[in-house]
Amino acid sequence: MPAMPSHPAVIAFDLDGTLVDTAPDLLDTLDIVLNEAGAPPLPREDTRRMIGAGARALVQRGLDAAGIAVDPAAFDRLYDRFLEHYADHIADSSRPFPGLLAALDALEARGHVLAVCTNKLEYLSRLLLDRLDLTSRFKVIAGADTFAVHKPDAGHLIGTVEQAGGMITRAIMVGDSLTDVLTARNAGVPVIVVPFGYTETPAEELGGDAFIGHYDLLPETVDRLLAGE
Ligand SMILES: O=C(O)COP(=O)(O)O
Ligand SMILES: [Mg+2]
Repeated sequence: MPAMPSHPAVIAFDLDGTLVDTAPDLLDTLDIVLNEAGAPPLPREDTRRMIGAGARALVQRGLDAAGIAVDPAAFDRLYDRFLEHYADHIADSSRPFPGLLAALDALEARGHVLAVCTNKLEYLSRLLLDRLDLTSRFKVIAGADTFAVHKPDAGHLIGTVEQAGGMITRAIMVGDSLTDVLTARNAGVPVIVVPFGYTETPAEELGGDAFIGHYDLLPETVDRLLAGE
């Protein structure tokens, strides 16, 4: 009898606030754009929580919080300015979270395939991962504009796992926000939540299948979830 086709497990990571602490460069850029729109600087505790639904949403949330209304053409100019400045400063201060590289090594050693499923635009995701020398770690880098839909739509995660050569029934999502938990739920995939990212709701309360305080705990947590425990 022919052997059953075997699919590697796909571990799909969110990017901002999960793989990389991107807040400093994102929020420095937001400050500059809001300043150009005539807004006073907003507290970092507030703007940090605005990350997670993509750059467009970040600019819109910043303007809303500053109480500034702009017409669509002015918004587009501010958004373009955001993208241009952010691309130029994408890895000034952004760094992988502690323990990430060792955890990725351990997952690769188990034969798992690693992927990125982020609401960051794909070209910015690639640029950031290139700058941090992380691109080669991931078989797929799927951004907000890679497919017709994006997180929390299940199709973003399903497309990521398919492109990685895996099956949605043998996949795990790792993320920092409600968007990631909803995406995983919508796709029927277990989700591991990390607490060092950007979220309105405390990470422990997001309702993930597992919660890890440090990347050291990721490999054993993946083992446990893949075993159905
Ligand atoms: O940049 C964002 O706002 C979202 O990015 P994430 O999906 O990687 O968290
Ligand atoms: Mg995130």
